[in-house]
Amino acid sequence: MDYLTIALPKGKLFAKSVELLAKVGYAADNVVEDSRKLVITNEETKVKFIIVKTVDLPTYVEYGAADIGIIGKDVLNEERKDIYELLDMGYGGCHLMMAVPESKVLPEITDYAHMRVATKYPKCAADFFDKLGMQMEIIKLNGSIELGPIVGLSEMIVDIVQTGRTLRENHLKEVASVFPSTARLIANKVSFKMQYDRIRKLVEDLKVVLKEEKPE
Ligand SMILES: Nc1ncnc2c1ncn2[C@@H]1O[C@H](COP(=O)(O)OP(=O)(O)OP(=O)(O)O)[C@@H](O)[C@H]1O
Ligand SMILES: O=P(O)(O)OC[C@H]1O[C@H](OP(=O)(O)OP(=O)(O)O)[C@H](O)[C@@H]1O
Repeated sequence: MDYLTIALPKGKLFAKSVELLAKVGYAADNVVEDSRKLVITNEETKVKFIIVKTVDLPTYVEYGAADIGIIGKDVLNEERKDIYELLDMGYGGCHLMMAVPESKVLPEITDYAHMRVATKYPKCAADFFDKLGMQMEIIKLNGSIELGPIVGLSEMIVDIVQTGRTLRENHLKEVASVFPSTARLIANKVSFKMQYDRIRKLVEDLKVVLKEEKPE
């Protein structure tokens, strides 16, 4: 049997992903997020795990360096790689939204036209404003996006919100939702064909486990 290489993202989706894969027979006991070891092989199950930076994960899968991976829909929407999206895993729920300082809320979204937007998601933000016919200046940042309006770098942000705590603590208010996001199982297109039975079974087993966790 060929090895199945699974890419796992460092960060918020890591722990739950490892837990679920273990439940469907892909135990990754020695897979730890901060390991210096970049490839962890399980000879028994013929699985290799690679642990990668969140935004790079779709690239590994697109090029077949990993056969499958787990990643947020937000990252898929921004990175736009040529991969298959196989399953909505349900966890890692959050949404991409537009927020402005509480003191600067305007009556209509289009009133913000021509302003500066700080974001880690420049393509998604550009699409969102294009659809509204708004021309904006998009400023790409890699983190702490909420700082943008506080220090006068931008008038607004397009960023992920989950509990809303970061927005509240920085006196920002959501004025529009861009899209919701959850973790997705993705596959390399060639790997999906070459390892069809194995990947299909993994998807079906994950569906069962996810359903047991969250009965309708
Ligand atoms: N506050 C949040 N709560 C729940 N899920 C989130 C939250 N923020 C982001 N996510 C989801 O989890 C994924 C991983 O988030 P994480 O913060 O670990 O990645 P990252 O932003 O690339 O990390 P880093 O801050 O190291 O660059 C995101 O792509 C998104 O789908
Ligand atoms: O609504 P909340 O529950 O407060 O979560 C939202 C925060 O989580 C993410 O940041 P992250 O922790 O990834 O840090 P970052 O700013 O470095 O991206 C996101 O960019 C928000 O800042």
